[in-house]
Amino acid sequence: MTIEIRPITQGEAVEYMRLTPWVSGFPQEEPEPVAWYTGRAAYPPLVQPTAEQLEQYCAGLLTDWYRPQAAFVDGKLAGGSAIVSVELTLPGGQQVPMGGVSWTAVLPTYRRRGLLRQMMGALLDDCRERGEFLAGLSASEGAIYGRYGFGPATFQHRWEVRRTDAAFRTPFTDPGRLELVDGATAAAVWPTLHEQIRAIRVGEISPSAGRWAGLAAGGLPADGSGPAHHLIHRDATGAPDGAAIFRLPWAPDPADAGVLALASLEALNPDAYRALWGLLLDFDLTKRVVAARRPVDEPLRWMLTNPRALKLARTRDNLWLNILDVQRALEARTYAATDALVLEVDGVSWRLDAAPEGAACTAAPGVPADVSLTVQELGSLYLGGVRASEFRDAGRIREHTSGAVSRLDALLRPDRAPHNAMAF
Ligand SMILES: CC(=O)SCCNC(=O)CCNC(=O)[C@H](O)C(C)(C)COP(=O)(O)OP(=O)(O)OC[C@H]1O[C@@H](n2cnc3c(N)ncnc32)[C@H](O)[C@@H]1OP(=O)(O)O
Repeated sequence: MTIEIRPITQGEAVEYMRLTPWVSGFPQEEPEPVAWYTGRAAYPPLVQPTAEQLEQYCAGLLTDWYRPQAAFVDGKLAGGSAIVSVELTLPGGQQVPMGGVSWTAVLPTYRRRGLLRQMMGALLDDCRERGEFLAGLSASEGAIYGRYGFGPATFQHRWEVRRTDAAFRTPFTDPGRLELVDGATAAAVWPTLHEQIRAIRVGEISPSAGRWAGLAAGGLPADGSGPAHHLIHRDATGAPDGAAIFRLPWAPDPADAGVLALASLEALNPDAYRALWGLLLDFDLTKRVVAARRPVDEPLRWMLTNPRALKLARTRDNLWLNILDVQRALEARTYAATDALVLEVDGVSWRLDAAPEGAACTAAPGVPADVSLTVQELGSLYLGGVRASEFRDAGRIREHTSGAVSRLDALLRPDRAPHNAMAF
């Protein structure tokens, strides 16, 4: 068996696309929000793309944004993956390039022969050659990607709230206004709103190419979830400062009727956030709101008279991070305190001089480490979404200097949990 790993040519694009989850089908452990209530798996392909659609899609496939690698076994295309070029927002606000591993699949008849391992080597080499010191992915299964150095760094909640349980603690007078708009208007608002959000939200990711195109097009999804409804909030000057997308899915079972399924909600300030939820939680003819891919520290819970009304249905890891260059990564973010620690990462010692203004990280060979860890734990810690003390107590981080793990936590402590609503 001869295995060759290389980028595809334009002439191989259709064959490559056929093995990606988009075309080959992808049993999904976390279906789209509306699918929980309509009972169908709302992940593409709901219907197989036609040959013409595939050709159209492949025409624009090979770009600087989408960097595929494929595995050929004895000349036959048997596996594929890609790096998408995105940016990640770090503590301190810097938006740095990140290689996003995506669209990975190996044909079922070629699995467990090391094709992913070899493709991953090529993908991560590509990131290093381009100077990307971070790679990220969202994992189809939790046991696969740790071996390559990826650790879960952001998390999401799925929750629901019954309309009758949702009362706000305090009355609210909106200084701005809400507007239901069509898809074209929403498509004009979301890109700017998302740019404003990702400038201030640690963990947020730049949008994929064409991310907003579908909003203007509208159309009915084949899963019975009904049309998207677009809600915009404008501040007192009329500038958009929040938006939500929701659906009112049809349900065959009366027990599932009356659901408002939230697809997205972003707000730049507490007024917009309160106004959007105020309308969505008290929407006539609905019984409950279900929301997926929400931040793990959703402020809404604390705005309700009964914080238990917001029922957590699921926590899910979202972005997995791989630190490809420890020195550059540790210098690229800012820290919540001023301190110096020696971290041994995969056997290499680094002295980190960290402060709210920034940091210096220098090689410290032979210097006794305060804390030892691997790049996998560092990936999880990097944005502040997991505490070092959790890893210490799980036996995954070793503390050589008493109190060093608490000091590391004090450095990495985030204002808000890192969160990315954008996927790639
Ligand atoms: C980032 C994303 O794109 S997520 C989407 C991932 N895609 C899918 O899940 C689609 C369905 N699955 C597949 O196509 C394949 O099984 C893949 C891509 C997950 C793995 O491809 P393979 O070529 O079979 O993996 P490969 O043989 O290189 O295995 C590499 C290692 O991962 C392990 N591994 C592979 N798949 C799994 C799995 N599902 N669960 C646990 N371990 C796994 C292997 O045992 C091997 O371990 P080792 O290095 O200790 O020997």
